[in-house]
Amino acid sequence: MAFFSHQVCRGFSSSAVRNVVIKHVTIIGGGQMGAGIAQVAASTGHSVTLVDTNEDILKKAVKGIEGNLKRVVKKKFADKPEAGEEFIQKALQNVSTSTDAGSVVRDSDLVLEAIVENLKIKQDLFGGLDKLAPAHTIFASNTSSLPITDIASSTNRLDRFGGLHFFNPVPVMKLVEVIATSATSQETFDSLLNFSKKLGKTSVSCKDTPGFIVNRLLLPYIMEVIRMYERGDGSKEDIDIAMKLGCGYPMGPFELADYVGLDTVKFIMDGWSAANPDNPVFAQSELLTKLVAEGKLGKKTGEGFYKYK
Ligand SMILES: CCCCCCCCCCCCC[C@H](O)CC(=O)SCCNC(=O)CCNC(=O)[C@H](O)C(C)(C)COP(=O)(O)OP(=O)(O)OC[C@H]1O[C@@H](n2cnc3c(N)ncnc32)[C@H](O)[C@@H]1OP(=O)(O)O
Ligand SMILES: NC(=O)c1ccc[n+]([C@@H]2O[C@H](COP(=O)([O-])OP(=O)(O)OC[C@H]3O[C@@H](n4cnc5c(N)ncnc54)[C@H](O)[C@@H]3O)[C@@H](O)[C@H]2O)c1
Repeated sequence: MAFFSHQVCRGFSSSAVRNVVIKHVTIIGGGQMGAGIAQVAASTGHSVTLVDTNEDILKKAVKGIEGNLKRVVKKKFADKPEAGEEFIQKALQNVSTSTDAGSVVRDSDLVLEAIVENLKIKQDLFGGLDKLAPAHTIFASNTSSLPITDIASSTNRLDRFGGLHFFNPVPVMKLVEVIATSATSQETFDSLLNFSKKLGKTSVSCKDTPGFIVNRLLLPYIMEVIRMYERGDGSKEDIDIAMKLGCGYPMGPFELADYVGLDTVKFIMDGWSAANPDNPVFAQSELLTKLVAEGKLGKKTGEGFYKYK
């Protein structure tokens, strides 16, 4: 079935396609992306439950959300401080946290995961929640690179499963890639599009192909960056400067890698290497492997390609 992001569904009258109105969202994974998605969903009137494995991570996530809301308010309510404070408090009141996903999905219209980029862990998570979430609940993944079809395969709600691929940092980046598998129902797809719109995002429609749209184009670029650096054709500083000034990118590739997280970058690249074993462009990078093995994951650990402390 072809999916049309902004056209009337082919073969459906609007009355026939009943969208699930997404009001309560459970977001699993309170890291960079999950916390950012929670911030945007909460500040656009959705009730959000943010789930992670322990309370310390959740406390840090909520503190980060509050800090980033202050950055938003500094611009949005520059001359109305009281209104700004009210905006922050209302958004924070929309956020609750839990370390037990199973106990909170009962009230969810959407369960969105932003956990570690590992297929089996994502499958196990959704496989368990499939038995606990209501029949109408939509499941979605924020994965950068894994097939949504494969993630969904551990559930019995293939028609109510899609992808919502946000970009980092979520409060700033306008784009969301909305991904339909061959089994995603039109109703589910439309609900995900409507949810993205209510978040204030601009969505594009994607098929469940490797890297969807952006990463399909970004990864080969990234892999060439690594080869160039390993050949000694340029320093990481000069490569970053060149791409910022030469292509107008806000960040150079090494800055971006440190920003995204080298663990996530490695998970993604290892997946591409495994899927393209004969393509030298996607061969694993010894440099990236070494940095991750040393725990140098970029901004989130204080050192990656660059030092941040
Ligand atoms: C191994 C070597 C090879 C390289 C590998 C490269 C990695 C890529 C691999 C693929 C990974 C895929 C990951 C994922 O699937 C897809 C993605 O998400 S790709 C990443 C997309 N994002 C980007 O490209 C980000 C580019 N950078 C920027 O847009 C900006 O640099 C920035 C991050 C917005 C920061 O802007 P700056 O001007 O530099 O700094 P400021 O701090 O002043 O921020 C500007 C402006 O934005 C507001 N702001 C910033 N962050 C937040 C936040 N988290 N919440 C709220 N507001 C925020 C800030 O207040 C500023 O506002 P202003 O006051 O200036 O109006
Ligand atoms: N970092 C980016 O720029 C970016 C952008 C778009 C999409 N993504 C994707 O989003 C996902 C998360 O990326 P991130 O950068 O936020 O990672 P992160 O490491 O910052 O956060 C992941 C969080 O998930 C938690 N977690 C792991 N397993 C869990 C489980 N079973 N149950 C509950 N919580 C669990 C971890 O404790 C951690 O807090 C990945 O799939 C990644 O590919 C990342």
